Amino acid sequence: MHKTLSIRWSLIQAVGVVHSHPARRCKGTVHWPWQGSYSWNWNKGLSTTNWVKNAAEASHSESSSGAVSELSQDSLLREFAKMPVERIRNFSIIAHVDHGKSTLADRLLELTGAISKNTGQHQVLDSLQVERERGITVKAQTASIYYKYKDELYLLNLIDTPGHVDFSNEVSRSLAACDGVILLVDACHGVQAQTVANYHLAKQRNLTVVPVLNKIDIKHANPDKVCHDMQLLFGIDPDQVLKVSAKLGTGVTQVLERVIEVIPAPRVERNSAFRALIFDSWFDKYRGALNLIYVLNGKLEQGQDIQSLATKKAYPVKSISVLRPFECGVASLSAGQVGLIACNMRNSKESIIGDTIHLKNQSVSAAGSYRPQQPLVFAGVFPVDQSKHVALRSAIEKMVLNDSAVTVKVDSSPALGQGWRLGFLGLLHMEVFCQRLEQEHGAEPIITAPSVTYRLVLGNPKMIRQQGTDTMDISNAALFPDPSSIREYYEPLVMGTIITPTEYVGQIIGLCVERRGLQQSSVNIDEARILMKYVLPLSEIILDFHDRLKSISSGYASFSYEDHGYHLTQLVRLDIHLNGKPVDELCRIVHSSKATGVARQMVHKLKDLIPKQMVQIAIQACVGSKVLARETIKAYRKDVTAKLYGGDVTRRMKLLKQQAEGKKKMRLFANIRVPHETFINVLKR
Ligand SMILES: Nc1nc2c(ncn2[C@@H]2O[C@H](COP(=O)(O)OP(=O)(O)OP(=O)(O)O)[C@@H](O)[C@H]2O)c(=O)[nH]1
Repeated sequence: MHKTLSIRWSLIQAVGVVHSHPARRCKGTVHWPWQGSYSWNWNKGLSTTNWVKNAAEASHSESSSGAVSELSQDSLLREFAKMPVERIRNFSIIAHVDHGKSTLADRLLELTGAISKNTGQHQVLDSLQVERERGITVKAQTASIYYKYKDELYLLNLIDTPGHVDFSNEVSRSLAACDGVILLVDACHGVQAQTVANYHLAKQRNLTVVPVLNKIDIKHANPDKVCHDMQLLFGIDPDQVLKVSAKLGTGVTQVLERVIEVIPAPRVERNSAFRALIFDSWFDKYRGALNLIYVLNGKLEQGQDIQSLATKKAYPVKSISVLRPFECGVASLSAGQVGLIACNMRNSKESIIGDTIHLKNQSVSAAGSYRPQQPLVFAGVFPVDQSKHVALRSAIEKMVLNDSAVTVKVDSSPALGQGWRLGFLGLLHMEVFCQRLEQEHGAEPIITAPSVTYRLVLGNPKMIRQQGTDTMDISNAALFPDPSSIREYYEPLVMGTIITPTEYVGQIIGLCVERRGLQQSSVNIDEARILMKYVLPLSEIILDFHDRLKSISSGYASFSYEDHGYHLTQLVRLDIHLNGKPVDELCRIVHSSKATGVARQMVHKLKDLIPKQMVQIAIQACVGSKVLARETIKAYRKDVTAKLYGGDVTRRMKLLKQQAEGKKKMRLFANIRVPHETFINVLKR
């Protein structure tokens, strides 16, 4: 059977029906090696006939106490329809990067029979190509699973979240649809910076926390010490901490049972008008925007008309499905349940994460208790050539639908043409977004150097009148006004949390000081580790702070940060001049104390990037009229005496003199040809 299934799988991949997101995999008839097959009908939604038949074949050989593999998909779907609220649990797994969230999610899916143990596939919920290549989760993924506990069948909606600080928007978005969290901590590395940040995020939302220690199978794991740290930092009773090995599956059953015991059932109402929160969405080229919703009130049935509270637009519900973790059609969704709806939303901008949907012509209040995070890092995104502009715009729109933390504004540059200025939560977020643009939409954008948004207080009455306000937010250095019209400069700050073994403290303090950081506090977690809080300028950490921190601490220190407002600073605009002419695309806003260092770096880089030409090129980095750094690219020296065979030396000298005079003229009038790639490469990090 396995052979047949793997052939089917290869065939699906070969014909390109399968897309990278599991929930998009539903055009035509799709066969899942481990779950069976289902067929898609645009009007009727998912037919479950084949699904049921093949799911029975794929049932698991291994049955555990609460596994529901003995139940057919048909009866599970019937159970779904009549599942009372008291037997639903909605929860997320939150943790620091690499503490094992996706591995634990795999075990939970296997244990509950949602996937087979023998798929050979790891981190099933990390389905994006970028996630598999980088080995990190970047998108929160949902799976509805069933578990039998004390003879009652429970529906558990599990959300696997990313651990990296740049994707914390995914965590807060997911928590809006949850009543509790599994707080997973690596038993070797202990509590890390993102564990602290995520714990507080869950507490702010009053969610029940199920503390779990993972990787207890590793030899040098120290569960007692980590439990002690959790008690010190979060006040968690060590006796309440479950100890598991997600890799081996040890203790995973207890996790599921604890979730059922302590996480409350959703506080929702079934006997009122339908109301749901959109908490994720993505684009399917056949069905348009698909919305993942959490139903707070009432019931939604296929064929009903829904309306968006934000846009007031109405749509017919074409299909409803649950993610198990792959799409499985259902007839309705009731309060407390999480499901996916397709409703002919053709324009990706109409699907807004955090929006409330309700039945057409009914009035309800907003369900949304989720606000997207403000972007911190900005970069220009341009098509390689302008003929690709429309395709890139459509790709960006679709990607933004799937990643609501990204902001988009139209931008243009004389060197790179028409493009956009996108806002991201961090550099990794930016890299992943651009990689996804390439991998999922075939776009090849040019990304300019990332920068942050500075705030200027203007002192020039004419400018204030033009602006209508005396403050101006600026992230594009080319738009930096004349310094004489600026009264005050402000830059964004972050509150950074660093957890490190004590032996690296000296070097880390050195790094923070170099980055203009100010220490706020320092707490010993235990005799070997310390937690430090630093206020740091955002512009100093976006590029390589994290890498430097990891390298000086041999990978042991962890860092997370949150927005900490703006503070008064001193900024300058650093201009690059080529033979005396300023080049707008290359200018940057820098702190005045860093201007000389950045100036030297830039001219040095440009010297390597600009090809030699017939004239000498002077590269200068200036602040106003003051030159901070200079490099010269020597001109080609054409051998004008090559044609001379011997002869008088004065003739040779005459030719060289003529050449020198010609060059002088060229230098004066020279319009240096800077290749397009030079701009791209110098702007790129
Ligand atoms: N020895 C051991 N390794 C584990 C265990 N759980 C996870 N791992 C390993 O830890 C690494 C990270 O696991 P993931 O599940 O990807 O971690 P994650 O928290 O989902 O990572 P992000 O989503 O990127 O934050 C993988 O190499 C896993 O095989 C465990 O219980 N024991």
